[in-house]
Amino acid sequence: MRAGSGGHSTRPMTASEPWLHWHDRLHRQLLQTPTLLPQGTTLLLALSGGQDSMALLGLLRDLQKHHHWTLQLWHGDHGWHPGSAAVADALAQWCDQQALPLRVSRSTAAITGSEAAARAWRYSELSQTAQQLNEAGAAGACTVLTAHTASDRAETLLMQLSRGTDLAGLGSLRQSRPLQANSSHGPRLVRPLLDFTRDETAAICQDLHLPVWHDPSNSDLRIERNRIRQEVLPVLESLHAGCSRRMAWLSERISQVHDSQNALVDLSLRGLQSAGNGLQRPPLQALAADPRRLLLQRWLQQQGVQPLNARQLEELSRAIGPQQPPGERHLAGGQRFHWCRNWVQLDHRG
Ligand SMILES: Nc1ncnc2c1ncn2[C@@H]1O[C@H](COP(=O)(O)OP(=O)(O)OP(=O)(O)O)[C@@H](O)[C@H]1O
Repeated sequence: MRAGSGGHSTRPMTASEPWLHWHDRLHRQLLQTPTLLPQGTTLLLALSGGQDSMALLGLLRDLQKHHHWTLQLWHGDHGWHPGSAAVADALAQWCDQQALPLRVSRSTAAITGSEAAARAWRYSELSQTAQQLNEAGAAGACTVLTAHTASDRAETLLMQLSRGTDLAGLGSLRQSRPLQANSSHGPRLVRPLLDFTRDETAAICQDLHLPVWHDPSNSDLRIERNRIRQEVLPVLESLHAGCSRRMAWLSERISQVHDSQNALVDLSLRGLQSAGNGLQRPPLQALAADPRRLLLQRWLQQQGVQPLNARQLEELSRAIGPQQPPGERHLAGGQRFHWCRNWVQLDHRG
């Protein structure tokens, strides 16, 4: 779909300020989920200079006054190739001309040598920047934004499927999560563009006349994601047009199923818990193997036990199941997991 189409608008268009259907689409989405990017807060956008984050910047810049956000931008120069400093400089110059506040952090290939190391560095820098903005009295708690799209989500789903994963893995790349995974402290990470495909972010950049800086590492076919993007998805799209978006929706539904499952498991666990830190064993024994394993896995996670692999979990679940004698196992983190006729318990070291 191109600019100008798109049916009824939630806001009238004025001569001085174009209101395209792209604005309308994101605006409507944000009105439907007002807790995602609350009005009056500070948004810290991770801006790579590529088409996805430039498209998100263009839309947020134009929607800013309707949602009363304060927009802050951050760019990480990974130091991966000789031109990366030039990209950072050009981006800084463009932001300056647009009166957009950009901060730049610079790294070297020694620190950000792999994809995973680069992501860890970016998230740590973003976390520190958000903290500095909060300390400097930023409006509302600062939320970090990345421009992941439906296309990224489809690629992630395919990679997870191929490597082997569970429900949590299939539903990954969520719309909102703590920036530092597994920590409820620190800023939230929000991905507002998960409903838009990469073709659409290219069209947004064109329609909003936004510059785009291409990252040469995106064409490096030694990187798994790039091969999925350039070799696998085009074949699937030619067989079943629109499959990337459908895969992204499926991933979203799986994440919702996973959240619902966790909520129901937590409810069941509350019914099984004793005054101490144990679980009643007879109701667990009466369950089929799958739900017993699910309850045990969640309970161990809540108790801070290091994740067990599928085989270890299966073995523990069978050991506390029907017709099995009392016993114990010593777990990797030093805890003792033990069970008698009526209880399953965990002793923490020291
Ligand atoms: N150098 C950078 N500076 C600032 N933000 C960046 C940079 N690189 C990526 N980002 C942010 O991360 C988003 C996703 O980029 P990309 O897909 O390259 O990351 P990734 O490493 O694959 O992350 P993930 O594995 O979480 O998908 C971008 O849209 C942008 O918001």
